[in-house]
Amino acid sequence: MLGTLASLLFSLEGVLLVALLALLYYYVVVRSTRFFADRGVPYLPPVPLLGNGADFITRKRLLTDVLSDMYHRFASHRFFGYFDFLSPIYVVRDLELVKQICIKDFDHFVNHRIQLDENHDPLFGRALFAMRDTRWRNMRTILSPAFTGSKMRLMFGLITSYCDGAVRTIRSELGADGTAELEMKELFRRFGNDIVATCAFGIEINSFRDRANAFFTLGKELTNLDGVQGLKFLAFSSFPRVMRALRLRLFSAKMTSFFRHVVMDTITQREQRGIVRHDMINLLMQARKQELRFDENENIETNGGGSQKRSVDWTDDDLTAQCTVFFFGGYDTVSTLSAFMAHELAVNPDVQERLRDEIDRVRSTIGSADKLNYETLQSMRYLDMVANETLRKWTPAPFLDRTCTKPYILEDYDGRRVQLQPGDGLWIPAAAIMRDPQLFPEPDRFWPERFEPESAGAPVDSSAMLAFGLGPRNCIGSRFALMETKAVFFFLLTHFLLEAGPRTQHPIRLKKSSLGPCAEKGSWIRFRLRK
Ligand code: HEM
Repeated sequence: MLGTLASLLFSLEGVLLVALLALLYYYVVVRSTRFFADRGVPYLPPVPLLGNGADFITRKRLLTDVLSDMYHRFASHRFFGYFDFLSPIYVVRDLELVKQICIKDFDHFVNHRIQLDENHDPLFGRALFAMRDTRWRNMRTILSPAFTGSKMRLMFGLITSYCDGAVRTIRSELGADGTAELEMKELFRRFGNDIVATCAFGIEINSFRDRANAFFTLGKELTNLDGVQGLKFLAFSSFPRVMRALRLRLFSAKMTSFFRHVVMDTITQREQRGIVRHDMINLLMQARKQELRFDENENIETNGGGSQKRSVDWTDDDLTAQCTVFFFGGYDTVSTLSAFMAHELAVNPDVQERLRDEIDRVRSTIGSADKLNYETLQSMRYLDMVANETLRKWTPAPFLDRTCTKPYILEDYDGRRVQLQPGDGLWIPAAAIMRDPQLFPEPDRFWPERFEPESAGAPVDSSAMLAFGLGPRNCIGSRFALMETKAVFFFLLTHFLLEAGPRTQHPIRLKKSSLGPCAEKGSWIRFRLRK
């Protein structure tokens, strides 16, 4: 064996092979790691092939910790270099520069980094998040009216009826002492699944009773950014061309076909029977017929020309993709927000007490929880502060990403300039920014009152709240996410006290394999029926 290897190495082919591998290593690995050195951008030497995220990939550290350390280490710079595997990324840490990129100079940074083949990965490739340039502008303009306050108001009834159901489910779990310790992520996943099914797909499901329903199992698969699926998602952002050339799919054909059938069957039934239901499918059906408009006083959020008629030539996959966006965009993010909010309320009884007082006050004016409407929920200041503080401390999306679409110059504090070229990638370390003590005093404290006017803990700049992103490419579903989360907590705190129980891990330790925050041992909270 050794003899064969030695004779191969010393043959002409062997020498050529070694030279080729050495060249390949030099061009692919060594040369790429010179990227920032050649441009005078501060960076840390990456681990060959794995880049600066090696500790995350090998499950040693959280990605947010890796980014946060670099964020603080390069505090004297507006931006620094990061290798995402072999791809160089400019990480923008200065808030003024973040605003410039996301808002003022948005035209240079219209797209996210991910690139999917629309035909090969129709669910996510055609969804708003992955769309690029003009196609994105047109789709965002068409979809934005579906996410305004007035449309949320129409969907609100669908949500509250599910909140009622969730309360009944928790009640049924209570033991003789009137308590039950439940895992929050699982609870809010099931609840979120049913809300998405009803609001986006027009389907009534009870995932607490029918625990293995296809919506729940496939939805979980679709949004799972843990383990292999999380790495696959990163790989689609980092090596889009390689993934396309290998014809790899982000989501399975089975999943695509399931969601496509659900949407198409619902549309056919509604058209045949003239059914109108205030949900996303209805809004998309209106959008396809160009009947969807912004209401008076509701401003358009994109750079596109909003109110004029556009020709909407949607395929079945375009429609399905926009519905699945609820799953992809909203399902894991909302359940993460809710799970961490429940935890913070359980371990901060004073905050819970103040929030319950607000809820009880509102309830006594409206009569009972089921009379709650969207306007009343919107008027609840403390509920809003608690949700915001949870988003700040435990942001479900730890960084934002952009691709440079037109040449652009980044300038550091010392006047040093770097020329960005189309295709260059950028990250905005949202989690690190929202825990920066210079921007948020006492960042590790859960302190909803910081959002009160004149508070000592007030954010130095309101645009540092990056949980829903910034600028025209921000989260289109933020109103929906907040409405859903606030409504469910209104109902939960009406009926239960949230307490730390024997299985509650505090302080929370996070799972190192997850891209977003996820409690290592689950988020266990004890529910106690209120007297
Ligand atoms: C707590 C819940 C949520 C959080 C924290 C969240 C966060 C985000 C963030 C950070 C972005 C990227 C923004 C940027 O790059 O500037 C985003 C984009 C997006 N989100 Fe959300 N999201 C949430 C809920 C939802 C929901 C419920 C939906 C669907 C109804 C949704 C749909 C989307 C879509 C479609 C985009 C892409 C927008 C575009 O590219 O134009 N999200 N979200």
